[in-house]
Amino acid sequence: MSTTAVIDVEHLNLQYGDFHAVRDLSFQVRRGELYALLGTNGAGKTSTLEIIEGHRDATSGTVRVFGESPRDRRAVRPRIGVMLQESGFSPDLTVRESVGLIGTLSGRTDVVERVLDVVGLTTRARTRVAQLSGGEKRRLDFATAVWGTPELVVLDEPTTGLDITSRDDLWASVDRLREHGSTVVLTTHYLEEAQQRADRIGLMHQGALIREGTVAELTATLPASIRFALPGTTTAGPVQVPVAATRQPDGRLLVETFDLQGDLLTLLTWARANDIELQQLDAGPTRLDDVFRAVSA
Ligand SMILES: Nc1ncnc2c1ncn2[C@@H]1O[C@H](COP(=O)(O)OP(=O)(O)OP(=O)(O)O)[C@@H](O)[C@H]1O
Repeated sequence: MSTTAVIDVEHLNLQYGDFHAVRDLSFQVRRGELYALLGTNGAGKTSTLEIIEGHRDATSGTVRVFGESPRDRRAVRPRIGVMLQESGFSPDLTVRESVGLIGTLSGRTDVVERVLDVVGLTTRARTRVAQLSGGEKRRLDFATAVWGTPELVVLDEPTTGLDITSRDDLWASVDRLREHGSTVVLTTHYLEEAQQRADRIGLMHQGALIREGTVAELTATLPASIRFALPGTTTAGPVQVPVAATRQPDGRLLVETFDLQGDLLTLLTWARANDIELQQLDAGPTRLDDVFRAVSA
């Protein structure tokens, strides 16, 4: 991956009247990267993407896409495939006609049959948009990002409303776009999808970017946890275990640690030596969900 910035956002502000929706936002997306912009409802993710896509003007600050202003549509637009939260295809067009229209508008070349196949709508090609299910409409929206394998793909909540198989299919198609060198920027509320796939994550809250980094960098800021129950100790009282633990409302004990492996070894060694069974044991690193909750609390 080269370090060239495909997207460069500097001190971006967006106001809707008196309401400050995006506040002094700066981030870069490098060529070939998958960057996930995550955040609470109303954090300003879609507004930010709309400015990057050239659909909305910033109140202040600078946004460059491929080094150009996204408002320079002739220079930038053919190089971007955008999957909006709702594309608003005409309900009277068939799926095939809609995909053809995407092709005409995109300025890129591709083949309708190929794109129908990639988004899994070949058997629905003659169906009118009005008759598609919610998930099928979402797959048609995805065709806008797939057509012509754009250099930059912007996906706004791409998997919302998709069943698990369709989600897997969509991610497989995203993987193929990336194999062809596409840079991907997305928003999602499915944090595990970002955790599995994002090279870097920007976490927004109330218009501002409050954390940024790889999953490992973000989760390193919070302790990992070990949870277990000891036989016969479900009531309150001092707990005799070799690592600091607090009792949870469900009666289990919680160890929060920045040394997961060491503390787990200490605990298991102690349990073995004292012939104690650690019941309902689970241990794991901090998840993105925990970072997200800590940030939005
Ligand atoms: N056209 C508009 N006019 C006025 N306020 C708007 C407009 N569009 C968005 N907002 C407000 O700006 C804030 C940011 O909205 P935005 O859609 O960017 O958030 P988001 O992070 O994408 O949220 P979600 O995760 O809920 O989709 C919200 O409080 C929203 O109500």
